[in-house]
Amino acid sequence: MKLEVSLTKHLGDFSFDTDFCVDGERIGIFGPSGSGKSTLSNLLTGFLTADRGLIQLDRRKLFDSDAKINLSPDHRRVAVVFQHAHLFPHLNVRKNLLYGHKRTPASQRQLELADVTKALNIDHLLKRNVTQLSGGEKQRVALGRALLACPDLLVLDEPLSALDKQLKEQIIPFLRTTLRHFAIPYLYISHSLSEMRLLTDQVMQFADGRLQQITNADTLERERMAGNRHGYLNHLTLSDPHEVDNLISYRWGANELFLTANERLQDGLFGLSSKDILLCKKHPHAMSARNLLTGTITGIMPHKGAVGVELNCNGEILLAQVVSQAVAELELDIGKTVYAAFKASAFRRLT
Ligand SMILES: Nc1ncnc2c1ncn2[C@@H]1O[C@H](COP(=O)(O)OP(=O)(O)OP(=O)(O)O)[C@@H](O)[C@H]1O
Repeated sequence: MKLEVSLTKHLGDFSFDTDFCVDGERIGIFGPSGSGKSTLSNLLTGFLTADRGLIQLDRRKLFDSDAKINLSPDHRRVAVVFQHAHLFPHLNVRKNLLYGHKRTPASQRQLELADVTKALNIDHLLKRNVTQLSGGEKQRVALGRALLACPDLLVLDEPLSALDKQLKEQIIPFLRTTLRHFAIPYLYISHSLSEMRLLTDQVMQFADGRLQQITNADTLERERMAGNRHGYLNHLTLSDPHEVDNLISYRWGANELFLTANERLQDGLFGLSSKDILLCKKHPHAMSARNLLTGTITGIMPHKGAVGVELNCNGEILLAQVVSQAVAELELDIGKTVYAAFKASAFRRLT
């Protein structure tokens, strides 16, 4: 998807003034409260009309003030999922799901009801009244309804922020696989970098109604490592699990890692905090931590009191975090070899 935006909009004291062109399928919109994220979403969907400018989605002009083009929301083929599901309370789940689908010309309907209900695990809810759904179920129905409209662009405007942590952790893997599966390009608006890291490839960062930079969520999270009490979460794709002495052995590239056995035996993406990694200058011959990797230092990044130390462990990248005194005491430097130790219990399954 190629999205070209050049817009000006004044709303009271706030002015939104942005010019960008992005190419990609999974794009994040990030920025503090009041920076203009929802304004952008509303301008794209057509709920709000810009004072002047242009919105072009692939070859279609959705808005062009010079050419006097301003497609109505119904004709833009941009679907949106909000923080609250906004389902039609008088319709059951099935009718809610099919609402946009029925209004989409048959030639543009690439998805069928069964594909979507299966992917989102909501087929058992079809006859239910939407008032009898949990928060997570409502959001999945809202997403299903948006997907079934087969939009050219899906805008997800903080779709998980009303859900509790446990529900978010259940829904994120669903979202990841479903959105990939249906290959519908999307803009994902959120305050959460951890959601962004799992759901986007590039991120547009906004402040005061202006685009600051186009970057990615991983870079932003590294920059915020020192201020985050959980540190930076390394994402490790682990495979080939099997039980070894009450632990589970996983393959991480060319490395073998051990995780506590309360995990299910399944490949997946796991999180390991930079704060849970202990760096040693010499081989610690006896220790309780079950994981010890040799790493070559590839980066040293001071961030307000904390120092990120990037290691290459047999081709896999790991970011550890130490206090600045440790850099001098351990003589950490680019190219040096260190040992990284971490517990089998330090991992959290992400997908
Ligand atoms: N109709 C309006 N009239 C005047 N000001 C408005 C109007 N709508 C939005 N604003 C202002 O525009 C600014 C941007 O709002 P917007 O909702 O786009 O921010 P946001 O980045 O989505 O914030 P949040 O993360 O809190 O949802 C805010 O300062 C808001 O108060």
